Amino acid sequence: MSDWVLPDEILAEAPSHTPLPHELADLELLLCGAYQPLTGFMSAQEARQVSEAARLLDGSSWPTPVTLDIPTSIAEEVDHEERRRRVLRITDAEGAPVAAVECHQLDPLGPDMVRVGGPVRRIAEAETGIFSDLRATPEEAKETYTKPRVLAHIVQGPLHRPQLAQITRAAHTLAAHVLLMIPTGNAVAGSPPLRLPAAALVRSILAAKDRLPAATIITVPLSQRGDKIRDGLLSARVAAAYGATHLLTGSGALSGGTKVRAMLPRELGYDTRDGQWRAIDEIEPPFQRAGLTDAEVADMLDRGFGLPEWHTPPAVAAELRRTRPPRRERGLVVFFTGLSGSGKSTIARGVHETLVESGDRTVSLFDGDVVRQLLSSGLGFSQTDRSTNVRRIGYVAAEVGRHGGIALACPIAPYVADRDVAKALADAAGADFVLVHVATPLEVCEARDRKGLYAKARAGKIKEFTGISDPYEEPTNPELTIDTSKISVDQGVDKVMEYLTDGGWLEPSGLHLG
Ligand SMILES: Nc1ncnc2c1ncn2[C@@H]1O[C@H](COP(=O)(O)OS(=O)(=O)O)[C@@H](OP(=O)(O)O)[C@H]1O
Ligand SMILES: Nc1ncnc2c1ncn2[C@@H]1O[C@H](COP(=O)(O)OP(=O)(O)O)[C@@H](O)[C@H]1O
Repeated sequence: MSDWVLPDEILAEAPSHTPLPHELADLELLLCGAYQPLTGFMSAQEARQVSEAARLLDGSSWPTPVTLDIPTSIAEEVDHEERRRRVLRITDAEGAPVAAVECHQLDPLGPDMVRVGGPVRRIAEAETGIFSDLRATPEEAKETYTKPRVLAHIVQGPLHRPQLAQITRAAHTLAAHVLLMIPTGNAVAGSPPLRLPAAALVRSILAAKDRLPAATIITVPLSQRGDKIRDGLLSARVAAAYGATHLLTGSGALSGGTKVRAMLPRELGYDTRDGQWRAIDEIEPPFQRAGLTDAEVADMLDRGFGLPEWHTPPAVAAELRRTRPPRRERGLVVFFTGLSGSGKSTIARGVHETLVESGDRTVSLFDGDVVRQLLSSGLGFSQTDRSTNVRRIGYVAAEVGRHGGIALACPIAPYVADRDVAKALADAAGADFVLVHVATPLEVCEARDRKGLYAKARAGKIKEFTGISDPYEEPTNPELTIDTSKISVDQGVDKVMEYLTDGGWLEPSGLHLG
């Protein structure tokens, strides 16, 4: 931690900025000493060197850039003539100040953003947030260790019996205390097909607590940046900062330039003779049963089958059942995207009516006109306004999904990035997301021209009209594609209903397929 002097009046005048969630997560790790020897955000030069050579400017190894980027307008305020006044106040997602950055470096990244490099200092305790009781600084965690050796494990998914047996065996072999670190830097943990909201991951791990040897369980705001090796190396650094001597890791021997010894877990199998989990090569083949894959676990949960006791402790199974209920009870966002006049609203309305008639599920329809009058009133059709519109719809739809309802939304949603945000919001709310591309050709939409808007767009009377003078980014992997020039309205509605029924979100016996 830097010990730079920061007078109150300088802090009071410093401009404020709320970083992105992953930057805030990095900040927290910097502040608590989990990223030692780092004491602040990297300059652009250092970040580049780390990206290219995995080395800090002093030559020591470090796996991933730890950076903070701010809008140019704020950087201009920070860029004070007097060096000691180059301070940025960091506020959390709720707007409360948490830290200050002494801005040694301000490197433009382009016209809009500037990379800030310099040491950070805590100015208020971060006490909010879920499971704050499970947060610990390295010093606090170290006080709980009962043995000189500490076996750390970054828990990416629920602990079923094979994972519990692996941890227990490794801890026993080493005579080590166990340190379970639950990464909460991403809103959603794990990778498809089994992704869980971070809080659900924590709950599922706490449900297995009784089955662990002496263990310290903490949350750390580690996030996955997408590069498995570098993510693994960074985890090893953080584990080392928490005093781990060993790291149980599934992703290769990654000690990340630390003294932590990587332990590769042995593959375990279930021995049907005595119901124990042991090294699979120690079990005679007729009595071997492999652990369930994530895909199998996800599929069983989706269908509402209980997870078997030989594989998953009942308390963990119950927690997973709650978090990922069967699809027929789980929230769902059906997002129709396509050109104006392609038939999105017509089909969404048909699906809505069918669902209301069947009474099978609660359903909300976010139809274009209503959305633009209420939720998005005042917004136009610039790229920014369309993004705001689509993200707002995505947000509200995800909230419907959070409470187990079905949301039907049908904006043009011309940009991939906004559709991806809508999906991520649904994901984080524990809801499923089905993208329906209503891929009616432009000529057909234009020929329909119900509102005469295409004619006006062609005549230049409406600017930035999707498909004519504004982009539509085609979805590359929608769950469903419907071309309404080839099928009738009823057939389009049936196609959606069939997809939802086959996928398990609706009861097969409804009125709708008759
Ligand atoms: N410039 C421009 N481009 C596209 N569409 C336009 C434009 N101006 C008005 N309209 C009418 O607004 C409807 C599209 O609004 P959306 O909210 O679905 O659009 S977006 O998702 O925000 O891009 C769409 O209505 P529908 O035909 O019901 O889809 C258009 O008729
Ligand atoms: N097979 C079909 N599916 C959906 N709409 C169709 C079909 N055939 C013709 N149409 C007509 O096309 C128009 C589609 O308009 P709308 O559903 O408002 O499109 P969007 O919401 O995509 O702008 C409606 O007038 C509808 O009656």
